[in-house]
Amino acid sequence: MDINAVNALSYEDFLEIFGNVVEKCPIIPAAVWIHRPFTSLADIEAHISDFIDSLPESGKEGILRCHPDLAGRELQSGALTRDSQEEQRAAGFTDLQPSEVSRMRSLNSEYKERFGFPFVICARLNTKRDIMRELLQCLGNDPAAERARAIGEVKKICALRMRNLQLSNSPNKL
Ligand SMILES: NC(=O)N[C@H]1NC(=O)NC1=O
Repeated sequence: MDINAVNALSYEDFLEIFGNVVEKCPIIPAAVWIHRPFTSLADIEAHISDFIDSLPESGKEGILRCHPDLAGRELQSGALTRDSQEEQRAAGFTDLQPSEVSRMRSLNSEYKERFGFPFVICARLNTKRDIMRELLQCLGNDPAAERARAIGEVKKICALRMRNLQLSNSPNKL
């Protein structure tokens, strides 16, 4: 489906397709809808990025809080969004040893206690080893720098989800 087809979508269909490009934040594609007609998918992505950047710090933290923990309880109970489930599987989190699960749980809790939002990283671009190393390292970051790093990861996740929409053959996807 090309950009003309995207521009021809109803608002409801647009949201059905783009609603989770930022995890559990359909308000973001809903907000960029006003910028139609889009010139390309990269144009949509740029509007999403600008919208995120325009938010106050509390809004950016809100976006981060919509992300599930990596290797958390939702992964175990099968309660993740399909996107997140596939991303966490790609990084190797569906295949952890019990000791790795407890290590991730304890690092995630320590991180959340320190920053007030979950540790976010683009799982598709990292292995579980990279992620554990990065999580540990980020615990030492300054809160503002850490929020900025995490928002950068949200944008990477969004970019890959948008690319996935383009390639998917499923009937309600691009
Ligand atoms: N916490 C966190 O990073 N979650 C995520 N990362 C990713 O690539 N998909 C997610 O749901």
